Amino acid sequence: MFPVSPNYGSGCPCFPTPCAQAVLGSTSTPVPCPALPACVPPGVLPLSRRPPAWGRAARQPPGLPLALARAFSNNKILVELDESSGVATMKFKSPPVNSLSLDFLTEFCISLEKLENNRACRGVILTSAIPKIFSSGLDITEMCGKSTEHYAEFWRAVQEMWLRVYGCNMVMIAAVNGSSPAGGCLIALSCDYRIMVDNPKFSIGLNETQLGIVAPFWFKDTFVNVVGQRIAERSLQLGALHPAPEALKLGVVDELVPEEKLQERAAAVMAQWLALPDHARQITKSMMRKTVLDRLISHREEDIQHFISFTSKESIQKSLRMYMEMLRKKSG
Ligand SMILES: CCC/C=C/C(=O)SCCNC(=O)CCNC(=O)[C@H](O)C(C)(C)COP(=O)([O-])OP(=O)([O-])OC[C@H]1O[C@@H](n2cnc3c(N)ncnc32)[C@H](O)[C@@H]1OP(=O)([O-])[O-]
Repeated sequence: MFPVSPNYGSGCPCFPTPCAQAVLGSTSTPVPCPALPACVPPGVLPLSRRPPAWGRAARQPPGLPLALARAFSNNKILVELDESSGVATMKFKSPPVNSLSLDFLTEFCISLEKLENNRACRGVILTSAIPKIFSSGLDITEMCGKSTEHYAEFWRAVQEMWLRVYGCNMVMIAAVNGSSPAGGCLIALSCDYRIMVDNPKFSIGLNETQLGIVAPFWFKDTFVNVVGQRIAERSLQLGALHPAPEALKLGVVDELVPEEKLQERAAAVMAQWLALPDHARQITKSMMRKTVLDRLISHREEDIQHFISFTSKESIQKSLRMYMEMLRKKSG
């Protein structure tokens, strides 16, 4: 039996049976461990490069009060991290409707990356600080009358947002406190669990066809993984926006709660999920999502080119302009 790396211990995902990388070869060259990729079964992709988090949340630096909450906010997203529970809340606050502009998406990815790199954070609740709106989806003005370079940059940011949320190692819970069409719905679908306010005026769905555009394959894949093929097919073709009670019935969201109970319920669900050992949950999550993530990762540039040529078409530009006009007229 070869000796194991000096780094090997109960913090390694493969503990107590050392994986190949944890075992020192006959050359005694030190082998890096813990190394999550080495410990993950073949064919399962680690969700992020961050080492496993179980047993490391709630680690308090000496001398700091318990339940220390850290907040950082750039512009469009307010982030609060409660280090005692290991749970962060990301609150969208980009009036009027939390549309996913290039700036919003960039800030979103930076904020999530910061949390991923923070060893005190194990779970994130996504919610909105804007009354009645979770997110109105992609900012349509980013797709109208812009250069091909701009479309490429914007679409890369949309892809990045999805790859980060869908592939996130941390527990992600969407606390949907308002309407959530298209890209807003995608954010919620990419989380591990969705709780929505019990209000039939709030709706959620992938309504792209109503704008004369098509939800990309990875929006579709994410939807299918949540609700199944038949419901996704019908809902996508019709561009349906499901009022909250219908969204619950179809499985688009996991539960409905009164508005005033939303944050409390999200915290309780998060505590349930965080009670599991992170490494087992993370590897399971990766196993469930890897195929869908890989499909975009391996076709990313093609997908950008497709978006550019589709969006640049005059017929699509016309549809988007008409839709924006309709929204403007409606808002008076
Ligand atoms: C291949 C691509 C895949 C695409 C994915 C997508 O996500 S596509 C996106 C699919 N998304 C949708 O189809 C959602 C479209 N939006 C809505 O259905 C509603 O706005 C609402 C239900 C979100 C909020 O209703 P409410 O009565 O509370 O608010 P309101 O309606 O009065 O709007 C206030 C202001 O915001 C403006 N604005 C709104 N949305 C967007 C946007 N996405 N972008 C930019 N601007 C937007 C609106 O024009 C108005 O501006 P004005 O005139 O004041 O200068």
